[in-house]
Amino acid sequence: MLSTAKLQPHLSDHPYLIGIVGLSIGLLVLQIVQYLRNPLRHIPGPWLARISRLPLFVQSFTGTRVGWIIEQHKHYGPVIRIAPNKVCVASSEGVKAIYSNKAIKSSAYEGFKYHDVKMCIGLRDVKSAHTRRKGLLPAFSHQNLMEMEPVIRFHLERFLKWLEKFDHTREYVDCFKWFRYLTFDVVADIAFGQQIGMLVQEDDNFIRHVEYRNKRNGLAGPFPFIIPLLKILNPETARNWINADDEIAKYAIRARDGWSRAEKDHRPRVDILARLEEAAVKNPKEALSPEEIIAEMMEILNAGSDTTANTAMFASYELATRPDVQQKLYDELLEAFPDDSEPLTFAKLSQLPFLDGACREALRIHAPIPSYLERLAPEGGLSIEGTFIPEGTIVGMQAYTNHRDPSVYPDPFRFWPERWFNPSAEMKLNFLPFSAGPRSCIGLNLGNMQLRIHLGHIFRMYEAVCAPQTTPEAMSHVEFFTIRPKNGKCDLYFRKRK
Ligand code: HEM
Repeated sequence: MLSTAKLQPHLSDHPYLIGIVGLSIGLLVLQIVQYLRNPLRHIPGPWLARISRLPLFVQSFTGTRVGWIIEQHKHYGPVIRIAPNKVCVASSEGVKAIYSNKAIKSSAYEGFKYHDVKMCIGLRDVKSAHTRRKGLLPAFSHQNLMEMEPVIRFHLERFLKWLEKFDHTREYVDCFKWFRYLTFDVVADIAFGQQIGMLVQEDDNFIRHVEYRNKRNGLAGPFPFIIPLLKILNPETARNWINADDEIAKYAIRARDGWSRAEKDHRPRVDILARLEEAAVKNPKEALSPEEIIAEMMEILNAGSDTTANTAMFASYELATRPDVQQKLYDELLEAFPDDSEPLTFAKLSQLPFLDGACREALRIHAPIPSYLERLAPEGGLSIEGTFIPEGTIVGMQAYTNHRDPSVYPDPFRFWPERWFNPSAEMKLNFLPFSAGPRSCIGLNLGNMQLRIHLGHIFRMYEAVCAPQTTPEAMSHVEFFTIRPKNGKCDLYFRKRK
């Protein structure tokens, strides 16, 4: 006869269950203790984000972080918590306080390296970044930039030939693709004097590696667990992300070998690599090492191309959707360059207020790096908008938010170049497309110069019209550190002016 006692379920028969329940209770208690002891508990934010990084992770992974952060500011105010250990600020007070010369970058920047050699952007502490920037900055001097103008013009001529061809065949131009071809060709030539010829071969292999790398750095920086997870869930993507550096480095290594040969032939060079190599010979103590030069070449290719391309694309899109604004730009260009055989020099283009305003409006409304740039609160902490942010807290701002503050930029969604004719101090302070402070963009002048040369030439010669499929929805942003249009394209028609 069966004993009934044996049929009674007993907890001691399920040690695993006891373990799981115990562990869950332990984790919950730990979470509650952490929550209560968190020095940031006085800073508001969505409850789940205050106890877990999950909401920020989901938003980052789906490219929707920027809009989500804006929504949280609307609910919780100018200083909010977007993760248990991360604070985001939406206030002009934050600009100088957060991006000061005391600010150290957070560990999210660890991934910006090639093998073990950090790129400038990945150097977290102020001192080593300062030394590296000192080595790099001479290559971006005004005189050097002026010598690069013919290089920019050379590739732009190729781009303009394509516009002419598309005009003849009445085809739309996908500006997302073609501006990238243009700026990658320009930046590769400027960076290391090499023609990668995307405008010739229409080859986006290289761009794909840059995209993999951007995604990896944007996501795996703040969420390092993502690569091991991808290796299990999507090994091909994991492989692409991991191999991207080596693929990009091939170009830089080849260029550096090429430089050594060119130097032997005494051929003149105006590119950044040549300047860095010359500095290494003149002043070996302060110069970058060969490995650092390779890492910087990779960084410049990456940081300088996508950003400039997207700004030129969004500027063209805004102008195409606003014929009255485009007409004003054309009138200005026509007055400055009445004879279409006259070269459109940067010296003259840089003096045109409407063109300048159009470039700034594109950078304001469509900042290519719009979101949370992480720093650590310095010794003694920060006090912003009456909220104390303790020392060591990860804190940052979104250019996107400040750029849409109606008290600084009235009618903030309007593409309105004239607003920059006489900008207020507040407008200048809150204009953050290149970030702010000692770690702001090193290529600012080069980016600005390219935008004015590209857009000046294109809009002097062509009238841009939107394709029906290029809707505001299709052009809304997705963000993985840099932005791109939601539909991954921007079809415009360019009609040659008579
Ligand atoms: C429209 C064009 C550009 C925009 C909007 C832009 C934007 C930015 C921003 C927002 C940062 C700060 C990133 C951070 O703190 O995480 C940055 C850094 C940087 N950018 Fe640019 N950039 C542009 C063009 C360029 C160009 C043309 C180059 C070089 C050829 C360049 C090279 C760099 C480098 C090396 C850094 C790192 C500086 C540091 O960490 O100290 N950028 N850029």
